[in-house]
Amino acid sequence: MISALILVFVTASLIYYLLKPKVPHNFPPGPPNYPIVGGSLCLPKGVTSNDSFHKLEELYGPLTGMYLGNRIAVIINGYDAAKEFYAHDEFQHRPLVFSVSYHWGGRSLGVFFSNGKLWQENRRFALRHLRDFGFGKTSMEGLIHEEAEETIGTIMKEMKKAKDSVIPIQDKFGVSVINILWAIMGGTRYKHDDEEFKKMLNVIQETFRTGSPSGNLVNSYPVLRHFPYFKEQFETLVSGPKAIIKMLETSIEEHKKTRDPSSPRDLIDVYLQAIDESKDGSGTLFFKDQLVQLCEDLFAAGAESTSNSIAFCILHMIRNPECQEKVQKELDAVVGKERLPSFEDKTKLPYTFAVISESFRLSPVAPISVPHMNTEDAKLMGYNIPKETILMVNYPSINLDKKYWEDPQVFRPERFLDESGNFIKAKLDHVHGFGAGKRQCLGEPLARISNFLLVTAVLQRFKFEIAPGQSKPSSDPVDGFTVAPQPFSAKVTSRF
Ligand code: HEM
Repeated sequence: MISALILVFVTASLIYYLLKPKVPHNFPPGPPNYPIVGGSLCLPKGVTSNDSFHKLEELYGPLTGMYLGNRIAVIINGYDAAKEFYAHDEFQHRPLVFSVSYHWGGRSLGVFFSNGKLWQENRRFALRHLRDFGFGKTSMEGLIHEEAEETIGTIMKEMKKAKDSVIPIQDKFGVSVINILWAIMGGTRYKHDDEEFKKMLNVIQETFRTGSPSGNLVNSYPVLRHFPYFKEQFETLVSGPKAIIKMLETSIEEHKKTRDPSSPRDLIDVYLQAIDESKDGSGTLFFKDQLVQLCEDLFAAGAESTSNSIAFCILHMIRNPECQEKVQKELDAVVGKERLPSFEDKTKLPYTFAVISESFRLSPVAPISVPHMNTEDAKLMGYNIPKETILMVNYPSINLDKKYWEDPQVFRPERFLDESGNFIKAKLDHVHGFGAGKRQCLGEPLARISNFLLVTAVLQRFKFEIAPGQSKPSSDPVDGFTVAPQPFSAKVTSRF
C-alpha cells in the first residue's frame, strides 16, 4: 500500500514538473515551490494573520512570485506596487475559476469572474441601473434606517431572553444588509427571524470560509473533486452559490409574470427588458443565465462582506471601551437621542468616522483582492510577468505598512485626525480593501453607507462590553475567501 502511494506521488510530481508553466528570467522572488501544491504551503495559512501576510513584503519586496498549485502567481505588496498594478489595464482580467464556472458548464458569467465585453457591458449596466434605483445614495437612508430599527429590535428581544444580557453579536447584521441590497435588486424583504433565510446565509458563509483567495487545490486540479476530502470541500464550495441560484431563478420567474415593461420596479425588471431588446441581436451580452450570475455575485458579495465589516467594528469597540465611549459622546452631542444618525452627519462625526476607518484598516474583510490575470506578457515594478499569471493585491501590506503607519497593529483612531480633531481624508489613500481601477468593488458606495449607518445606529443605542467571566474577544479573523470575526458575544446594555 505504502509503495503504491509513493509511486502515485512520484508519478504525479513528475507530471507536475513536466507540465507546469515555466517562469521567465527576472521573475519576482518568492517562497520555494513544492510538487503539486507549489508555494502555497509557504504562505501564512490562508489569510488568518494579517500581520504574517504583511510580512511577505519584508521577505520578498514589492512582488512575491510563486506557483499556486499549477499556476504562476504574483502577490502585490505595498502601496507603490499596488498603484502601478491598478494603472495597467493588462492586469485587469480574471482567471477561470473551476468551482465558479462549474454552475454554467465552464462559462465565466456575472461580473466578478467574467471578462471582455460581457463583463464591461454588464458592469456598466448594473452600475447605471443600481444608481437609478438609489444604490449607495443618501436616498436609500430611509430603507437603511428601517433595517437599523429592525436590528435594534432583534438585539432588544435577545437581550431580554438572555442571561445577564449577554448575546452573540456577529450574526446580527446579515439580514439587514441583504434586505438593503435585495430591495434594489428585486427581492422581497426577509424577516430577521426567518429561519429558512438564516439557513441560507449560513450556507453562504460556509462557502466563503471554505474558499481561499490563494486558490483551493481542487480549482487547480478539478479531478480531485472525485476523491475523499476534496469531494467534501468542493461540495461546500459550490453549495452556497447553488442555493442562491435556486432562489434567484424563482424570483426571476415571478418577475417575468408580474412585470410591467413601462414601469420597471428593480434591477431584475430592467435586465429582463434588456434581454427582450437584445433578442434581435446576438443575445450574447444580456441573457438569463448572465442575469442569474450577476445577481448571485451581488447577493453573495453583499451577504458576507458588509455584515462582517460591521461586526468587526463592534468587536473593536468591545476591545477598546474608551474609544466606544468617545464615539457615544460624539453621537450624543451631534445627533442626540431623538433620531437615528444620518449620512449627512458624517462630517460632524470625525471621531466616529475615524473609528470606522481604523477598524477597516486593521480588519479588512477581504484582505487580499479577488484574483486578477494578465492575458499578455507584461512588466510590473521592473519584473517580468508571463501571460496568464494570477495576480492578487495584499491589502494588509498597505494597511499595516510601518513606513506610513506608526505602531500599525495598535487600534488608534486618532491617527486619522489632525490637531484640531478634523478627519484627514488623505490618510484613506493608505487604507485598502475595496480594490481600485477597473475592477474596483462595484458595491463600495452601498457598503460604506450601510456600514456607517448601521454601526452608528447600534452604538447610539447600546453599550457593548466584554461578557462577565469572558476574556477580550480576539480580533484575529477566521479564514476563507473573505474573512470573518471569530464568533463573539457581548454584554449589551440599552443606553436609553
Ligand atoms: C465591506 C464590504 C465590501 C468589501 C470589503 C468588498 C471588497 C471587494 C474587493 C476587494 C473586490 C475585488 C477588487 C479587485 O479585484 O481588485 C470586490 C469586487 C466586487 N465587489 Fe465588493 N466588497 C464589499 C461589498 C460589496 C457589496 C455590498 C457588493 C454588491 C452590491 C459588492 C460587489 C462587488 C462586485 C460585483 C465586485 C467585482 C467587480 C468586478 O470584478 O468588476 N461588494 N469587492
